[in-house]
Amino acid sequence: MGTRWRFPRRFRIRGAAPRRRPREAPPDPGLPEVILNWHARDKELTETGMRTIARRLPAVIAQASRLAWRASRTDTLVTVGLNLAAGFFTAFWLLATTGVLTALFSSAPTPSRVRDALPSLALVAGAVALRAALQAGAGWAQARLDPQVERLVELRLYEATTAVDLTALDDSDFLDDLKRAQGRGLMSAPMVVQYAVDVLTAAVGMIAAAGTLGVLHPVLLPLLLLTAVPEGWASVRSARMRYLMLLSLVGVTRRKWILSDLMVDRRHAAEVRSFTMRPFLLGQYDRAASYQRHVELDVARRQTIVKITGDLLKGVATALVYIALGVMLWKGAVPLAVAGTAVLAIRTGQTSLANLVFAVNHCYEEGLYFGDYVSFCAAAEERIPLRALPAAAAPMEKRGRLPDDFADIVVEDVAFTYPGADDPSLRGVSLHVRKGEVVALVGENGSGKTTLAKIMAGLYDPDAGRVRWDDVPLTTVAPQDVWERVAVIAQEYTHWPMTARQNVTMGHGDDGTGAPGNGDGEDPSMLAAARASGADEVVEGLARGYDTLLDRRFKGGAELSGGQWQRLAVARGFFRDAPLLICDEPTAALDARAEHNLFERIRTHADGRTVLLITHRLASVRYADRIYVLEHGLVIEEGDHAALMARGGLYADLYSLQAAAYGAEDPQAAG
Ligand SMILES: Nc1ncnc2c1ncn2[C@@H]1O[C@H](COP(=O)(O)OP(=O)(O)OP(=O)(O)O)[C@@H](O)[C@H]1O
Repeated sequence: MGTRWRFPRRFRIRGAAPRRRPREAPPDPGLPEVILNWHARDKELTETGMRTIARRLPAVIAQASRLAWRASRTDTLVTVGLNLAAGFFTAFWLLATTGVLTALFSSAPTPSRVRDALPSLALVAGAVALRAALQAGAGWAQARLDPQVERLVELRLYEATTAVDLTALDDSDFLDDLKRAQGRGLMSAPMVVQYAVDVLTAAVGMIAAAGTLGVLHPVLLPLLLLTAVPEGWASVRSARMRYLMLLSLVGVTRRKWILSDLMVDRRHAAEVRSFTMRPFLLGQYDRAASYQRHVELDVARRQTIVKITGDLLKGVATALVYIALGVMLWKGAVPLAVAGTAVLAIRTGQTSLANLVFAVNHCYEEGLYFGDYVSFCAAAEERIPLRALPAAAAPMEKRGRLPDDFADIVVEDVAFTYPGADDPSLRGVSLHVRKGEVVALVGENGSGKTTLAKIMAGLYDPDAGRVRWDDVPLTTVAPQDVWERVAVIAQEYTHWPMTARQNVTMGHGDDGTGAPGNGDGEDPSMLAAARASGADEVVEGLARGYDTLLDRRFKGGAELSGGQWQRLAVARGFFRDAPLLICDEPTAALDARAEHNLFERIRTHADGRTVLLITHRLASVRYADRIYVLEHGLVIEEGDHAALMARGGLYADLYSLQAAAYGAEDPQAAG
């Protein structure tokens, strides 16, 4: 930390135009790609010239207009209408100024000159006041558009991500696009609308000033454009310098993000201390921050030089314009009053032009990121299964109707490979579950148990084979129908950052509006589920009972142990009034007593449900009606405990290993 930082020559930004390929900071192998996604468009931006911008800008503005229109027609119309009207009054006051100046520069005595100027002066004052009012109104309508646009784009994204086929979320390309759309893409939506309106506003102001000049004298119009060139040049050059800088900082910014996350997140706090990692992390952060500071200061210096050059050139151009104006005045080509108005119009036009260049630059940049968002949403919507859409939106030839309960669930020759995986996870699995049975899936890690359970729960569609509830294949019914009839206690469950009550009742008649519990008495079925899972003991220890927020990041929030969280997850599964209960390693974090109670409950069919049980605790599957043993995605053994032990295969091996671990002291373990 103490050594002096030396700014590496090779990372200096040489200028706006990338004559050489821009150098990137050294990559950080193995680190997340978040920042790369964030800056995904930088390279494209560095290679973009004014011609490309001009060619593509209309499409960007059209896209922004469609978005604003869908967000709020009224506010869009008001914004555009008021801006156009304000432009009209800009031209009007400029022209009215000629009347004032003509009266003031006449040869009459001063009092009568002032008197003559008064009507035009009143017109100027009225036009200026009206223009200000119109601009304020346009600003208000534009400010109202922002949150409406944000809501629209966020809803579209989250509606798609919560409905896409689960395989989409296993697809790394899809996840990359999602990150980009969710981060920079979402942010760009209100900005692209805002800059599109700014482009319009500045263009209208510019046209008003140019039109006025054209009316005053045709030669004045090209003079205005002459003063605009240096400003436009400086602005585009400066923006491209910024893009190059961002590009060169990708690696460093990424490292800084990761380091800052490690230093502030409470998940890492204990390890940061116990492994005395503080000086290391701070040192690394300081190194990255110093480098970034040097790059940014270097660019700031260059940008200042460009700005000064632009201003100097603009000064020269403006001087040339005024000289030309003087010559025209001298030669009698324009009267003095017109020359006075021309000066005003040139100044107004210059300001609008500077705003126009700025807005065009930014509108184009944000448009690129917004394009990422739009194409991601379209791709995600393609990946929503037709069956998941309401019948009216997606009429299918033959929609099945799932029975409310079932007599049999049959899995026939099911095969499945995760997207991008080399090997199939299931290679032709068949099994059946009758109503009221407890059926167990066992097998070593990675044998395909969870995958099979997910297919049976309607979360994935098999690549081959099918799953039927009685005669109805799951792929012919709306997935929601399946999910409503299945309760899953998953191996990896979510610690919902909500109240204890919501953690149990989640998704069951809860529309997310946060309606509190019924105060005097809790829902009896929730209490029963909590009792059955041992979650009632967890809640008793919480300061506000079922109303306690289970998230330490919020004031008054509580944190639970791993086993306590699992009890809540089990309660959530029991609470759902579903005929099929899938328990995937439901006891991994439970203490011995809670585990025993849970398995007892499952053994007695958990209140008449049919249970599919996945567990490595083989002592608990002895009572299952049937046990399927999986290996490498295939069922290799099937039968009840006694039959499988007698067979002497994989099940018998695994069971004997566990039983031996408990030794002869456990009379039950011998089977
Ligand atoms: N989302 C995924 N994407 C790609 N491959 C996956 C995914 N989930 C699981 N797999 C692979 O599928 C195979 C079966 O995994 P699965 O989770 O079904 O096994 P399991 O029998 O439940 O294992 P465990 O006993 O460890 O829970 C494994 O090889 C695993 O690597």
